[in-house]
Amino acid sequence: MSPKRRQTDKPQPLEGLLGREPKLRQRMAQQLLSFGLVLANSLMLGYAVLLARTPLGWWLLWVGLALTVQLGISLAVRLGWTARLPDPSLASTQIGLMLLLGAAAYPLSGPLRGLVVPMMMLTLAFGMFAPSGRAMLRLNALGLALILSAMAFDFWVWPGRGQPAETVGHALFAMVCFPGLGLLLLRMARLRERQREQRQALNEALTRINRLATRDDLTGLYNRRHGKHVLQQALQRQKRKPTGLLAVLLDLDHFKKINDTKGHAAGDAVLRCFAKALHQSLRKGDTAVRWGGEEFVVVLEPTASEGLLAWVARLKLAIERQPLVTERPELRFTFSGGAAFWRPGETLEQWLERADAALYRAKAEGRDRVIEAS
Ligand SMILES: Nc1nc2c(ncn2[C@@H]2O[C@H](COP(=O)(O)OP(=O)(O)OP(=O)(O)O)[C@@H](O)[C@H]2O)c(=O)[nH]1
Repeated sequence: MSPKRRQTDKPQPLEGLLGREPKLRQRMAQQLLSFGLVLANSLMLGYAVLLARTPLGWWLLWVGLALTVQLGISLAVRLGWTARLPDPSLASTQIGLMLLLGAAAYPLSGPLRGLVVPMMMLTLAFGMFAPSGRAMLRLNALGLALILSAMAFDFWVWPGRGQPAETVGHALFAMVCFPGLGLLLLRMARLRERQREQRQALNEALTRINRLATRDDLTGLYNRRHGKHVLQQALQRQKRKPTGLLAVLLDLDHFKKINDTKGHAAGDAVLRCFAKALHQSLRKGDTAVRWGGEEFVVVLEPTASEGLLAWVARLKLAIERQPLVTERPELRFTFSGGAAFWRPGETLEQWLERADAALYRAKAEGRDRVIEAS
C-alpha cells in the first residue's frame, strides 16, 4: 500500500461534518465560514433592530430566511448534490441570496443602517470562491444595485427618519467601495487562474519527464535503466515471498538483415510491432523492457495454469496478428529466447546471465525457439 493511500485512509478531523474527500472538505470549510458570517450578521442586525424599535418579527423573519439559505446550501453541498454542477459550492447563488437579505436589512436597521454596507461587502468578499471573475463582477453589480435600491426604498418609506446627507453618504461609500472590492477580487481571481494554469503545466511537464526517464522512445516499453529498477523490485518481493519469477531474454532473429535489405525505418517498424505484440501477450503484473537494440527482457509471474510455452505461443499468435505482418509479409520475423527461473540467493545479474546463456543456445540451435535454462 502506498504512503499516499495510507494517509487518506486515516480518519480526517471533523469527518462527519466536513466529509472525507479533500475538495468536499474545502467546500464545507467555506460553508462553515459563511455560517459564522450569517450568525454575526444576525446578532448585529438584532442590535440595530432593537435600537431602531423595528418590530422584532422582521428580525426573526430575516434570521429565519438567512439560516434557511445557509443550512439548505450547506446540506446540498455536504450531500454531494452539487458536485457535478459548474459551481459545486453554489457560491454565486449563496452570495446572491445573502446580498438580497443584506439589502433588506438596510431599512430595518434604523440609525445603524450604515453598517449594512460593510456587512454586504464582507458577503461579497466570498466572491473569491465564485466560479469565474465575470460571475464575481456580476455579483458585485447586483450587490450595488440592491443596496442603492434599499436606500431609495428606505428614504421613500421613512423620509424623515434619517438625514438625507447620511443616506447620500452611504450611497457614495457603496459606489466607491463595491467596485473597488470587485476590482481587487478580480485581480485575485486572475492570479489564482494563472496559478492553476502553471500547476497544470507543471504536472504535464512532470508526466512528460517521467515518461522520458522511464520509457524507450521507439517502443514505449520500459527502458533498460527503469526496467532494471522494476526487476530489482520484483526480486525484493520474491525474497520476501517466493512465488516463482521467470525472466525471458528475447532477441529478434537476423534483425540486421531486415535493416540491411528493407531499410532502417522498416527495422524500426518491426521493433515497434514486436513491442506491441509483447505488450498484448502479457498479463497485468508482468514486465517488458527494451534491454537494448533488438533485445528485450520479459519478467513473468507464471501461474500453475500457464507456463512458459503457453506464453510463447500467445506471443507468436500476437505477432502474426499485427497489421505490419499481415500487410507486409516480407517483414515477417521470428525471435529466440532464453528463460530462467529465479533461484533464491541469486542476484539480478546472475539470473539474467543464465537466461542469456539459454538465449545463446537457442540461437546456436537454429533460432526461432525459446530454451529454458537448466
Ligand atoms: N532499425 C533499428 N535497428 C536497430 C536498432 N537498435 C539496434 N539495431 C540494429 O540491430 C541489429 C542487430 O544485429 P545483430 O546483433 O548482428 O543481430 P541479428 O542480425 O539480429 O542476428 P542474430 O541476433 O544472431 O539473429 C544491428 O544491425 C543494429 O544496428 C534500432 O533502434 N532500430
